[in-house]
Amino acid sequence: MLVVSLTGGIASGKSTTSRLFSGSPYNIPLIDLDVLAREVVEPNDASKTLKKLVDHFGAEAILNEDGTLNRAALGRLIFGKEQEQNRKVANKYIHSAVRKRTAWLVMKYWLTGTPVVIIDTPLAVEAGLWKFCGEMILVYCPAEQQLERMIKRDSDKGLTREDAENRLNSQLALEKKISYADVVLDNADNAKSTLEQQVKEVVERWETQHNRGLGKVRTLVQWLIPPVGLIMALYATWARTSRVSKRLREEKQKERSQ
Ligand SMILES: CC(C)(COP(=O)(O)OP(=O)(O)OC[C@H]1O[C@@H](n2cnc3c(N)ncnc32)[C@H](O)[C@@H]1O)[C@@H](O)C(=O)NCCC(=O)NCCS
Ligand SMILES: Nc1ncnc2c1ncn2[C@@H]1O[C@H](COP(=O)(O)OP(=O)(O)OP(=O)(O)O)[C@@H](O)[C@H]1O
Repeated sequence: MLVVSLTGGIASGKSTTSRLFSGSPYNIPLIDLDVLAREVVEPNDASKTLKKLVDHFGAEAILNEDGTLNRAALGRLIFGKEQEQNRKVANKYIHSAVRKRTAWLVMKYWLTGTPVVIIDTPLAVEAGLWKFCGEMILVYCPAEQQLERMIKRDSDKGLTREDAENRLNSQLALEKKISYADVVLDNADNAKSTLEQQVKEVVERWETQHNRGLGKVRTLVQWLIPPVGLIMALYATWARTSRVSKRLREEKQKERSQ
């Protein structure tokens, strides 16, 4: 099974892109980590993540009157350069619960013989998920466009330009994520067809590489003989990490020589 992480930055177009992959005609299964991050903070969730957050930040600071998480309040506490410590705490509790849920879902798709699954996550690089997937796709647009699109989308929910800048500054800049990616989808163009065409090309390549001829045999062997699948996954992880480290080293050298 090919596990793809689809990443980008806030409002760079991840959801728009993942809808293209998961909708007709491709219908590729999708695991959306923003959605899982919402599920794990529900009051009755077995992971008890909300309780851990309340123990740290205080009920008055982050809960609504009905005991649910006040997302805007937690957002104000964790987004922004000065809020790094708070963000680390929230990430620690929420990400560990999200990681477990993701692993179960990947396992479920693997058991049912799914050829490709996409994990939509804003923080694949920051949280290290890039190492454990077979391929990473980055949805890119310039930072100013991220800000504009975020404000246009969320200003009616009370998001100010300052809030938007704080959210943007809580993530690694998209330029810095390019070296980690196998594919960069350019989402600067406002025409939907430009993104659609790029998605089509990626899916066609997957079809050729993983669903035909030798690729199909490899996929079947990995599925039918789990130890072989595990060895191949470990090798792929090693190969990706080496490839990315090499790119990062080359970039550093280039920066130094400039
Ligand atoms: C702080 C919270 C409650 C704010 O909720 P809100 O509904 O306003 O935003 P939402 O969850 O829809 O997130 C919108 C976007 O913010 C960005 N974002 C969210 N959390 C983080 C974070 N910890 N660091 C950097 N960017 C983040 C992402 O690009 C995300 O797509 C929420 O974002 C949250 O629980 N964040 C911590 C968990 C997390 O890291 N989620 C990301 C996927 S695991
Ligand atoms: N190519 C595009 N042209 C114009 N608007 C776009 C384009 N791509 C995305 N948008 C709009 O920009 C906004 C952000 O896109 P989207 O929600 O897909 O981003 P995201 O990366 O999933 O954001 P978040 O990290 O906040 O979940 C949406 O309102 C979307 O409709």
